[in-house]
Amino acid sequence: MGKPPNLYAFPGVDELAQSLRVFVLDAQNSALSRHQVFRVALSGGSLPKVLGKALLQETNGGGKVQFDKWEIFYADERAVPLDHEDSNHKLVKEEILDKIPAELGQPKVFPIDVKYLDDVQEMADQYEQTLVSVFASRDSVRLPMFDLLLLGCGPDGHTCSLFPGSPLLRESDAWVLPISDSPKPPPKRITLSLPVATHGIKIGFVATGGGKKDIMKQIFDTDEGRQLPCGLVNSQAQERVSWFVDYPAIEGVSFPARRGSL
Ligand SMILES: O=C1O[C@H](COP(=O)(O)O)[C@@H](O)[C@H](O)[C@H]1O
Repeated sequence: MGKPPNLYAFPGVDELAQSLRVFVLDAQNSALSRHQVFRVALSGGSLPKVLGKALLQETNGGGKVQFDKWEIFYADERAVPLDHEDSNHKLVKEEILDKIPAELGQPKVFPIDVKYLDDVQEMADQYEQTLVSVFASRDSVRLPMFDLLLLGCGPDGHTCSLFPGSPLLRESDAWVLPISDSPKPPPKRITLSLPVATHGIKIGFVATGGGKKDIMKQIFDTDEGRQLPCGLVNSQAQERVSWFVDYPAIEGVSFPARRGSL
């Protein structure tokens, strides 16, 4: 048995962002020393705003964000135009990409191909081909290994666009999956599969606010919660997973959290 996931708790989002920056920069620096590029998969939802706060305030410390060496992929994306208000890419663009100072350079970003908005299977296949071209051929690589995945946790325990009880959770072959009936709008999406989401070198979750405390308690303190998508990432990736939460999100959670900075 491996070690359990790390749960780091902070009084508020400002303190959380400082430690999240240290965590991301640590992952960036090890990736750059391994292969001169930092490959990261990002979620949408509440994550991009907190991540922007972490990365764009240099006073947070932890070293330099080498954005020009980053390759950004999406852990999940909604099948909408890239400037649509439901687009995860739009959020990342507004909260991070558009705010990067020119001297730090720009990441290479891999958004969905909007040619396939009406065909999510084709969109997922195309996004998988993008991963194949970056991470080498599927014949030689069983699964793409991101240097870091930064994930959110929905109030129902979903992560990426993997929802509780979905048959997609049993997928063992495809890297990227289509969804046409997401319980949370918009219905049409693509998502990394669970094997890909749990295969990263490091996986960071960010969950903030009292609206997350019931699901956090389930995920960390109950057997049923361990079967939810976020719980499955915890049990499959174990100590490679680190959660960054604020105090309101873990009110009542018994699982031991480390409080304060990393
Ligand atoms: O629909 C989605 O929701 C999850 C969780 O969002 P949050 O706002 O509760 O943090 C998000 O991680 C995912 O990327 C998004 O498509």
